[in-house]
Amino acid sequence: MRLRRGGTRRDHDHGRPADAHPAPPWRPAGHPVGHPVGHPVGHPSGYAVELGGVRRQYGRGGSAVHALRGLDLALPHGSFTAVMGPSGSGKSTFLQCAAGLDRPTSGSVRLGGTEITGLSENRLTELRRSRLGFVFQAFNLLPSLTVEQNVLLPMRLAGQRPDRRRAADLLARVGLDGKAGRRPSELSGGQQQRVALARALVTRPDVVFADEPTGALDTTTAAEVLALLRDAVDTLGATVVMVTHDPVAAAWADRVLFLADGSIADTLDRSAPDRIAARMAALTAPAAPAGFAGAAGTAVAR
Ligand SMILES: Nc1ncnc2c1ncn2[C@@H]1O[C@H](COP(=O)(O)OP(=O)(O)OP(=O)(O)O)[C@@H](O)[C@H]1O
Repeated sequence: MRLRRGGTRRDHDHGRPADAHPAPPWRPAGHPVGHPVGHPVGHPSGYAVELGGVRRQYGRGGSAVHALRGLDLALPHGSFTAVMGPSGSGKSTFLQCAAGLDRPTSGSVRLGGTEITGLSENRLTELRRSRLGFVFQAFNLLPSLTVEQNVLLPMRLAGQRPDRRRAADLLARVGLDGKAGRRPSELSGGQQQRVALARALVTRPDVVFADEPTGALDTTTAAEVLALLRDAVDTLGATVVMVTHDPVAAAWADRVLFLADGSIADTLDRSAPDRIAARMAALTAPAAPAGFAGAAGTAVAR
């Protein structure tokens, strides 16, 4: 794929009509190229996610696996970050440590300014329910609940009063007006993932963590879900961290972090899928070019 500088995206870039979805961020509508990464929207200052020297080791001694080798990064409120890397590079471990689902062996994780590494399990659970949103590849909706009940579930779990109007607003935003009373089984995969997205946003979380959110979707449906994630960042000020294997998905993000062997090997800002794919290929190649991995020991998006 080639981009025309300052021009419009070509219709066939994603094999779909040009007007079918908003433009992905490597040629953002209304944003000049080089727009500051993760420029905060509706947030005074600070970072949504901060990792300092995060290490995660499995096992001990000679057989120890160093899944994360001292990650330093800071992601601003209102930013969309994709995390890529070869199999075993530490993406899942990163997501789990950053989302308080796993505890680092050492280092610091701050979410919305709160240091979470020392929190009790109960406090962590509370924080995850009230201040984080999750979107998974398998949608993970509760089949016995209606669409509206699924969307409101995080509010109930967090002990908040279920806000039906907020649920209705979010369902309309993700294009599911009129589907509030349906069961997940009555919806397509793409529609179920839209419900999951509305559910992830309902508590106005500090961060939405998405783990391969389009892995189970066809290309067109995946683009629709990614456009909605993008829109949540741009218009609601949401902060999204998304693990993906797909360069096309990663191209919707403001920044791509590439993990290799538990470290940040590289970063790319607002890039087209072919450029992202080329970086991935270089990471998985037997011998990366000299100097390639030295680009980003610390990823701080300011
Ligand atoms: N519970 C565990 N016990 C031991 N080693 C583990 C455990 N979980 C992960 N690892 C190891 O840690 C490293 C990073 O794993 P991780 O699952 O984070 O990678 P990944 O990039 O998400 O991989 P994939 O793309 O295949 O899902 C790998 O070497 C993996 O084998």
